[in-house]
Amino acid sequence: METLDPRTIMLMTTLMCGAMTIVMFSVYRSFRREVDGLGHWAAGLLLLVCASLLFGTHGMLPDVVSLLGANASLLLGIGLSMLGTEKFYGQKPSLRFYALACCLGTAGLAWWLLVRVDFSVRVAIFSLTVFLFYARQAQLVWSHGERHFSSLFFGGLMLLQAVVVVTRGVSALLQGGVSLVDMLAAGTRASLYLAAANFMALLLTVAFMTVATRRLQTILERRSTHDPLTQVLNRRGFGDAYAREKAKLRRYRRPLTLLSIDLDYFKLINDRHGHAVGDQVLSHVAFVISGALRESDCVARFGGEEFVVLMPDMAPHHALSAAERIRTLLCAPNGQGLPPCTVSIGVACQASEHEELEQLLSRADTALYQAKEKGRDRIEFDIVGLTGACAPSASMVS
Ligand SMILES: Nc1nc2c(ncn2[C@@H]2O[C@H](COP(=O)(O)OP(=O)(O)OP(=O)(O)O)[C@@H](O)[C@H]2O)c(=O)[nH]1
Repeated sequence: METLDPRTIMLMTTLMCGAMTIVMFSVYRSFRREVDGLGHWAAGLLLLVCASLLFGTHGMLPDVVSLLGANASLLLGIGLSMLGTEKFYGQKPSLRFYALACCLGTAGLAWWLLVRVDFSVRVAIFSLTVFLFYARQAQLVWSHGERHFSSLFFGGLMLLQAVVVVTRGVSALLQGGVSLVDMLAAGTRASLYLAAANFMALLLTVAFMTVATRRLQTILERRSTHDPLTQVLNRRGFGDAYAREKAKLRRYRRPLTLLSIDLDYFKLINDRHGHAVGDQVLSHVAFVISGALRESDCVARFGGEEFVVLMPDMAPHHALSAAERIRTLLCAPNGQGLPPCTVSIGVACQASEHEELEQLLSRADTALYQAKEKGRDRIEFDIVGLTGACAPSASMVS
């Protein structure tokens, strides 16, 4: 079998790493606010490209440039990816550990390359240093990664890479280089080894991209269904939640209640205290409403100062107590120096399984307008839901 020249493999790796670096930098530029750690990974990849280029000059330039420079670049690059993974999982980057490991590793490599030439000790130093970087990342995925294929793929590869490098490092120490492969030497075994090591570096980058993409997908999905100011559902998210609950209503015949909540004289709060304080009041209101309800209830902001709550499996009298709880909590002093506010609430029950969300909302709004008309800071119940339209499905209201 013809063997591949190590320089050809290096050239291919450099080109692929270069392409991945461009991809990673462009992802970083587009999503650096959403996903942490992309910049470190991109910079780390750039250092791997430098390392490949330097390895390619082996035999043409002095060893201190080609070998030491390449190995130092690799250490710095792999270490940067570790810092990136730490940032990705919301951890403080361990800069001191990174600096110490890179400095000691490079110093050791320089000593055993230039002063006491020993290939196996160099392999051991390099392998054990990068083992620490890989092992830290595998541990991060294990403790912070979500239960999803992308994390399994990324964490599994990191673990595999950590095992491979530590095995190489330990066997270098124990066997003194007898069975070690010099990746830059000619020959089938060396070529395969070199190709596998380079392929693994690329695969790890792809694996990180999969977890980053997954993170991005979660963030974008949340953005499309949540209100950015208050973090409760928006109209679209509420529509999805309602559809899920309606399906349960059809199946289990459980009552469904909706509250339409509107702040009273909110314009005055904005006018007197400014829009920023108005925003804080809205966030506070969303927080109080969410805290006053069960986990299964859904809270949404329908724009402006109007909130909507969906309460599955909730009989009308219980819904009224929940509404009263919300009204009382919002009147109470908030302890944050925010101006006091009151709310008017309209309550409506799902009349029948054939009723649509828009109709239910419209009935809750009618009750809300009655509450406004009767002087605000009060709760009104839409009686249609309990009488006329509700009669055929009255069993839903236990
Ligand atoms: N701070 C802030 N204000 C908002 C936002 N959206 C809407 N508003 C304000 O909410 C106010 C709503 O005023 P109105 O519709 O007259 O209602 P109101 O003053 O609460 O009066 P009633 O509902 O009749 O009790 C307006 O001043 C809007 O500018 C927002 O996202 N932030």
